[in-house]
Amino acid sequence: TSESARNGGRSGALSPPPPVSEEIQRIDVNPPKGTRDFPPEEMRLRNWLFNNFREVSRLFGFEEVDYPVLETEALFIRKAGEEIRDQLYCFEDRGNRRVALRPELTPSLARLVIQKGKSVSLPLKWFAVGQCWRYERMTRGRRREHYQWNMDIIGVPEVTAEAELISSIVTFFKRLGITASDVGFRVSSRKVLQEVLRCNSIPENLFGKVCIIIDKIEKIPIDVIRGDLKSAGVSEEAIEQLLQVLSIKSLTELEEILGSAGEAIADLKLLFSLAEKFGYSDWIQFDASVVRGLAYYTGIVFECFDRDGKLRAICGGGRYDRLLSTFGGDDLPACGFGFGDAVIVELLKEKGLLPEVNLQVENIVCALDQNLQGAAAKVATILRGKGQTVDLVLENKPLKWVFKRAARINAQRLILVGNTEWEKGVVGVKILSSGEQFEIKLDELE
Ligand SMILES: OCc1cccc(Br)n1
Repeated sequence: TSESARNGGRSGALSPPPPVSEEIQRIDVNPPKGTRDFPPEEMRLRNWLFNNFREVSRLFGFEEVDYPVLETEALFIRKAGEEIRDQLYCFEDRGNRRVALRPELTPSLARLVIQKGKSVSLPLKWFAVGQCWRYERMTRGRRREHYQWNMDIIGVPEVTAEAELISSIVTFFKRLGITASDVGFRVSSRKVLQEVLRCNSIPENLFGKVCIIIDKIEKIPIDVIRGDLKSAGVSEEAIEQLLQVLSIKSLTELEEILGSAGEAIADLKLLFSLAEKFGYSDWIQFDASVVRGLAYYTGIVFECFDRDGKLRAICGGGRYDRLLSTFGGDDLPACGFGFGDAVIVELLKEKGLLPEVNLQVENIVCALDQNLQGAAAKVATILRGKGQTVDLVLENKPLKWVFKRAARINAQRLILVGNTEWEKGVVGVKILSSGEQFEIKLDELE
């Protein structure tokens, strides 16, 4: 009865009316704050950029590696007051483990090198392109994720390793049309600071913290820097010597102050002479104020900047010979760099160097009758088997629609499967750029 139908077929006691379909709340279709989607056009640009990262890494004989984006939090807990620590994207998982989304790739590399131990022969030349995370208060509206290209050389104590890494970045820039007039590398060595601290008998364990404070020298007032250094336990005299050393802009002047016996001078002189041999002298300059914001650097440090001064650092890196022992491993000489995927795109836009990365399909295949859909699938499969890209029209669409789609996907050829032709064992071909059209036998398709 209508009543029983209303009650879901149950007659007798009145059951409550069926619930009114609850209003389905539309979800927020935007990605989480600070993160990006990569729809096709953006993904083509990203793939173009990453393919250049990978091609340069291949040219330099580096092997690709990767690690989990999720790591134990302990891997990134350093006591030097780094920004990367303050913004760690960390949480407790369902197993009550403290974990973190990696803010950088180098600690994961160190972990894997220790794990591999003696089973890998040195030097290691590894590269990775991986997404890195930070949890920053969105008040600054900055991104919370970016992709970083890293190249690292493990097991080479000489500065030839740093010179090689800088050469790989220069090679990358040249591939994109960026020149030494667009960007430059500021190069220094943390051994300069180390020698000043040693001369003033400042304990070694303050080194990382002092570097992190000094790295902020361009961003916060000098008196705050002095105050932070003093609170960290650096004497007034040492502070003044540090600040004086940081203003040095030439190796000659540095040698006058530090003397020619120290490792800092030797490393930097060798790096600049190697730069000559690699052919990138125009790209680099000594600048004692370069410190970098990661506590674990121990030697040469460098960062790449845009000469117009409009952008943040494009990439940066350096030597980190003590990182493995902070994880309980045996120290190995190591150096590397990180190259983010965002600033470089801003630079390419500034320089009008963004490439046109359009979708390109060689063929669009279409059945002229619904009963030929199988035949069209066969044609598409034959072409794909020959390495041809094919967009197969999957529905019964008017030719006008097919031509519109062919234009949108930049198809080079339209392959039409019609009854008369199919019975003759041929298909129709239209070259879309010229309008030329002809028939071709199936087995001659290529
Ligand atoms: O370069 C610092 C950094 C680390 C992780 C994510 C983002 Br966005 N930026």
